[in-house]
Amino acid sequence: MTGEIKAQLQSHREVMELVESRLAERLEAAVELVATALSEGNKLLVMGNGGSAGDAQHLAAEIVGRFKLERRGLPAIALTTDTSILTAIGNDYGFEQVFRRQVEALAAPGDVVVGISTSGNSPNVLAALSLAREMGCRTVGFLGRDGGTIGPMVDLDLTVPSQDTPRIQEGHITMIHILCDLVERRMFGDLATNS
Ligand SMILES: O=C(CO)[C@@H](O)[C@H](O)[C@H](O)[C@H](O)COP(=O)(O)O
Ligand SMILES: [Zn+2]
Repeated sequence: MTGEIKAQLQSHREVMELVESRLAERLEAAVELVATALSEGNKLLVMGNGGSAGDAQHLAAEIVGRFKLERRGLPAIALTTDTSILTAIGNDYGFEQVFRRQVEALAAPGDVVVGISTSGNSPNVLAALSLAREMGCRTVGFLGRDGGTIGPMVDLDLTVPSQDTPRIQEGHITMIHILCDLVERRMFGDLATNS
């Protein structure tokens, strides 16, 4: 079993290498996009299913609370947390609408709407991002595999090139932590524009 554990850690390292070589510049673009939007008074809406729902909440918590710096709270909402809203929309309109309806209710032009999907194909995430675009929001996808149906329709995709859902999720949470760190330092700390 130790061999299997070592093999999984090795595959984690390989995915991290791919994140570094293929996604560092895109992640920098995401930092600029999010920092600019928040600086201009817009907010972040974040969603995903299963483990990615946890990642959505994690991202919103770092933004509303803090990452490492003492600073004012910034606006971010995870669309995965209110069981009354989720069950009402799911029950009355279908599970595909659970995020779209919240985007309709909460998003404003200029907001950044973030969808997290390891397959890139979750219909409820796709429907919400689609409406967000129509409403004049910026859209970001933390995706996996080949980016799926969501990849081509978001403004910025961060697609972890792996077929393995947990490894993709590990790529996502690593990028989410780097994003939170750099957005915070870009807005309140030691990172000037374009540094
Ligand atoms: O965390 C895991 C697997 O590691 C699961 O809960 C996983 O997130 C769920 O199967 C999701 O429904 C997958 O959806 P998606 O990432 O393809 O959009
Ligand atoms: Zn998982």
